[in-house]
Amino acid sequence: MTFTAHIRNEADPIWRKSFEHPFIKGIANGTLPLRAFKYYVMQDSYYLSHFARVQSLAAAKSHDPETTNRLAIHAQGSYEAEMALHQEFSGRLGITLDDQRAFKPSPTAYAYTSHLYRAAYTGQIGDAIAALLPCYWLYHEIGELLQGCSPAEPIYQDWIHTYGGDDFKELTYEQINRLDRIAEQSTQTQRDQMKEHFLISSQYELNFWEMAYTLEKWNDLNDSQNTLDTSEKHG
Ligand SMILES: Cc1ncc(C[n+]2csc(CCO)c2C)c(N)n1
Repeated sequence: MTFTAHIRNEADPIWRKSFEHPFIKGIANGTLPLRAFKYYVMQDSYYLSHFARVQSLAAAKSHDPETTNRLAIHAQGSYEAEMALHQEFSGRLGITLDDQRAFKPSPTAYAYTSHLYRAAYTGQIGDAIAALLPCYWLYHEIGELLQGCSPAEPIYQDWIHTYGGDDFKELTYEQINRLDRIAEQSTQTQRDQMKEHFLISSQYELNFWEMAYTLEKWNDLNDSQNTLDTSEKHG
């Protein structure tokens, strides 16, 4: 079994929870409230801007010029393709400049991007690719899974088409093959470390749907919702 087949297997229970998450089900059948999708698009734009920077870090960590070049092209693609899509979605969803000015990354978006930086900064190129890979691979699988769906909401249809196509499949398999070549030249300890990064990213992908579905907020102790009601009798 290849290294990536092994880590994909290990992550399977977490990935299944993503496939079955109400956010994904809601995109597939068109019932996802637009408020949750708008929240997702704003947090995902933040995520993508950092994703491109981590891809660039991975490019810099390679000792092979061809790999550096390819990863730099991937970073450019994240900026040009994914961010352009988000800008278009922002217009269609009525995301205003004021919305953008008031934007704060959610706990999950902040934690996920921090995990990517940590893997890339503290590790070698394989650590960075292992952390980045679930982003490609999970979205590719979701794109394929949702291919036959035609939600009444056009923006959900367009989202599905972005990840279901062959272009995206090629990028995904390029990274899968890259990680397998790296794993062949790695020690068991390094492979265990890469698996750990992959599993943590898989968990954060699941948390990202949940974050958007629940419109996650930072806990604010001054927020009355989070303040203990001292008049309440216990026991
Ligand atoms: C949370 C989150 N995870 C993954 C993706 C998908 N994605 C982002 S960058 C990239 C690489 C190629 O452009 C892919 C597949 C996303 N949008 N948001």
